[in-house]
Amino acid sequence: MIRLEKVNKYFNRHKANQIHVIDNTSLELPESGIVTLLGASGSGKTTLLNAIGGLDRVNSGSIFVDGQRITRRRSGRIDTIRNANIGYIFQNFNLMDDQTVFDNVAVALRMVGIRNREIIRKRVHYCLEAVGIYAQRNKNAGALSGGQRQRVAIARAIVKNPKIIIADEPTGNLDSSNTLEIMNLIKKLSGDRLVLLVTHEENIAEFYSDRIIRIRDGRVISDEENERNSTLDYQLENRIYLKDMPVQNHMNSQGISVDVYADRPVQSAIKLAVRGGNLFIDTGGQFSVIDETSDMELIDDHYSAIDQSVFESSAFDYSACLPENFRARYRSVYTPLNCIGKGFASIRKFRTLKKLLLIGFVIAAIFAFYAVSHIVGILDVQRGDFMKTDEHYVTVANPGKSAALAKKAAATKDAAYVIPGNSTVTFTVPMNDYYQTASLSGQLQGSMVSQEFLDKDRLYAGEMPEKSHQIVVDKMVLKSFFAQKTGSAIGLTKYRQFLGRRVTLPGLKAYTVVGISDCGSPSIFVRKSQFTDILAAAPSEEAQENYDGDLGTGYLSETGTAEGGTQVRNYDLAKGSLKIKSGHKPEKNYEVIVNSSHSEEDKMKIGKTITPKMNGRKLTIVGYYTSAKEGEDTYYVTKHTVALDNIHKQKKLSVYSEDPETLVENLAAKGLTGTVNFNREKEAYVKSVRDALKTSLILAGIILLISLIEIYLMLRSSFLSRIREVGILRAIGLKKRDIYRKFAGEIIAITVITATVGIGIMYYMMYHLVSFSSYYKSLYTVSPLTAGITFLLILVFNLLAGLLPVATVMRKTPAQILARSDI
Ligand SMILES: Nc1ncnc2c1ncn2[C@@H]1O[C@H](COP(=O)(O)OP(=O)(O)OP(=O)(O)O)[C@@H](O)[C@H]1O
Repeated sequence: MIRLEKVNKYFNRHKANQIHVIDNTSLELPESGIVTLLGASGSGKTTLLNAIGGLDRVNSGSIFVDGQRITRRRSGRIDTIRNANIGYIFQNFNLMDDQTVFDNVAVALRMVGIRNREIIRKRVHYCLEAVGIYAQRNKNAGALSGGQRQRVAIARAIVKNPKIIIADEPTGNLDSSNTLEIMNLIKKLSGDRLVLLVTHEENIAEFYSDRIIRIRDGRVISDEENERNSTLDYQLENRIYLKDMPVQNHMNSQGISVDVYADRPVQSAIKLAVRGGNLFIDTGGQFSVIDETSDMELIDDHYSAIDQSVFESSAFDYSACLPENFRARYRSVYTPLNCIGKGFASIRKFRTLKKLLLIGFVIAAIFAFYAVSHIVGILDVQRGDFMKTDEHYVTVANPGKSAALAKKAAATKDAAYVIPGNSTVTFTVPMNDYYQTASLSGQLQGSMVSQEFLDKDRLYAGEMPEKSHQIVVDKMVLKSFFAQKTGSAIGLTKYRQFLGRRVTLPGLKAYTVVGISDCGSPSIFVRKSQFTDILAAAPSEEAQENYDGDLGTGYLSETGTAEGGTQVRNYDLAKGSLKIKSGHKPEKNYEVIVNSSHSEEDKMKIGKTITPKMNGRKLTIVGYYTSAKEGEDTYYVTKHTVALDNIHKQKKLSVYSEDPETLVENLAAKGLTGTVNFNREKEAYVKSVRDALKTSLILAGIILLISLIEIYLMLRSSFLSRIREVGILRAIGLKKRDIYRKFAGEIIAITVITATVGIGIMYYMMYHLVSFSSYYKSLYTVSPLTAGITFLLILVFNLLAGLLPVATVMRKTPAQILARSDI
């Protein structure tokens, strides 16, 4: 059954404290009976037993169990062989203290592939009954006495009907009466299988063993069949044999009879009193009462040695409840799926303190989600975060504000048209829908684009503009409008609500939004012919900064009132309400007509030049008008004059092109430097957030690291306290992969519970934060995706952090793990 060939094992090999703990040992052990390894403490019995049982490795030699070699093999293979053949009984029981007696035994059946609950129940019950512990089956193993626990351990060893039982000092931690009962049980088992026993109690060995192998300093010094003693001289400390006591006395007084037995004379004055039928005893010192609950027993007889009849009673019926043709083969106790279910179950059993520790995981998840949403938020640059102008624009510097340069740029290949400035225009959105909101207005800011470049396919809602003063606004523009929240006063919060809405510019007829586009740029599509008037009425912010002329001229504030000076406007806009009184309408550049009320002034005669300047040039009066509007004092010039002045107000030009990159090349060929707006704006944005990004990334990274370290430390410390459990499971045959699955299941369960709560809390808070401000929105991404990323991150880390300590322990043999946890 078991064969050893020249087995050697050392501890601390090649070191000063080397121990040759198995010294060239060869043995052949039979199929049945008790074979006892006997030797002094430290002689190497346990080590030899562990080597035979596959719990420890040897340095050389071979060990065969049931014909299969268990040395120099992968641990998984060794586990398979020992699971199928060997049941273990340990000196310190090695039970799972927090599991029931039943579960402690049932696990051994599950490991050899029995899944049928009914069979498991029957078989476990049978074994528990056989070892006399059935009544305690639902108690936790930790709640039992030593003798009871060893019975459970024996039941666990025998329940799978192994061919070999290995018992390492099974009675070492038991009192004498339990020792006998357990040994009798073991003796019973050895009838049809091999029991390999380690003990240092010579009398026990000689009474029960069929063969005794004596060991000294790792070497077999004798190996003999045992002529079994027919009796065991084993005094039981808890029994007092009255007839063997040297002093015996009998007294009878007042109807009370007292028998005194003593193994030596004592000085003791005992008083007995009887009152009202009750007996009172004063011993004047120590005494022990013997009743049905005490361990001590008084036996009214002589001591006689125990004889062999104690274990000649019935043997186990191993076939009871075993499935027919059953062959023990290792099966995983944990499948990838049920390990998670078991993980949840084991969390439920956590003590309150340990459950409280889970709050730490929740907090870690909160921080982790914050960090991830921040990192994703910063790294994920959205077009809306940085785009200020339509993506087709190329900016060309025009420091000289030269109209010739504008012309040159417009004439470049691939250029569609040129507008001065950065193309940004701001319309006013009146909110006079209600009486109460009549004084309110919002601002619609976007990049002005010619309608001829509006692609019908990009129309999100409404229709293509057909008439003058109809415009199409892009969703991105409306999004910014909504972010200002001004529209909410009149419930203007949805894209489509803009259809049909009027927007205004000072001094110009109102525009109607007829369509909403979705072209990924913050564009406002207007007729190209209206560019000049729009730019004059609503110059981009830069115009105000760059204009070095008289701001009063041609510039109108948002409210439409002239800011100092006199308004200069395009004659075409007003010609319907004007009448030329004398002279002629403006026809050439810088020609101007003024109200006829000025006709008498010397400085305002026809042919005189006047300020304000347009495009840096004084204007020449060519006529007088009368106006339908009373008191009107606007100066009217040609549209082209206004256009020139528009150029004069800006140090840059926006050139529209369907292929901006190529346009830049073409401009370069003409000696003009252009930059693609999209690229420039993106770069500027990325640069502006880069500094914030660095600190944020470091901060987020630190937060993430701290939370992950916390998780690691918690998992590690909780694992350290469970090394013993791992040692036990490995020792009774659970394979490494099952240990991993067991812990992975718990870690997944912990992660699911804590990360869901933590991420949920933070998701809720941050969701409200980002919907509160678009600034936070660009910094944090709160989405199911980031939640998912965070969860996966935590899960992966938890698994790594949690399984790392498992892996370090798993490199050791079961015997090494047990030795470590015993310390
Ligand atoms: N993991 C170990 N590392 C180093 N030395 C060890 C280790 N385990 C056991 N030893 C030493 O090896 C020798 C044999 O130990 P072992 O436990 O096999 O003896 P034993 O005969 O079973 O003793 P006992 O009856 O006290 O249990 C002892 O000197 C012990 O100190």
